[in-house]
Amino acid sequence: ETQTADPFPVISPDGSLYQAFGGHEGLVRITDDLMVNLLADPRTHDFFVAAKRDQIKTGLIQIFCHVMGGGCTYTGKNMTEAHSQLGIREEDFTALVESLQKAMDKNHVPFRAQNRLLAAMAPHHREIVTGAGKG
Ligand code: HEM
Repeated sequence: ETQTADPFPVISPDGSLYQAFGGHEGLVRITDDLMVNLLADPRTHDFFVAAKRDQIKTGLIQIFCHVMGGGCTYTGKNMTEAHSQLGIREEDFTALVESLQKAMDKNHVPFRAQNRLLAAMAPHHREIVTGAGKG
């Protein structure tokens, strides 16, 4: 059977990172808070106000759960398909990371665990940032 590279490799096969995030319930709270933050932030509001936010949250929960060893499968679009038409700039990406950090802080995710998730997302930067000033 042919197998292609997993775009989101599992970084915590024993699920310890998933536990540090509070499992499924923790991820639901974090992605809910993330979306509230993204709408409240004038830098990201316009991207998300008209988007299918429940679909994005479901996808984020699947991706985060998968990389953290929670045993989920991501069923959404790949990152290029999802973002290439949006003109996302470097500073938009930074703003989203800040909203995610606020949501993780609020939900008491340990700093080291936060950074492990952020590091797992970083390689996708190049598929997501296509707007002016991209690195
Ligand atoms: C590593 C960072 C990111 C991840 C993991 C991520 C993940 C996702 C996922 C899973 C979806 C849903 C795909 C689907 O519908 O199947 C999505 C859509 C979307 N994302 Fe992201 N995203 C990231 C960064 C960003 C950034 C920085 C922005 C803008 C500031 C952004 C804006 C959007 C928007 C507006 C949509 C909806 C597009 C549409 O409805 O056509 N994303 N993203």
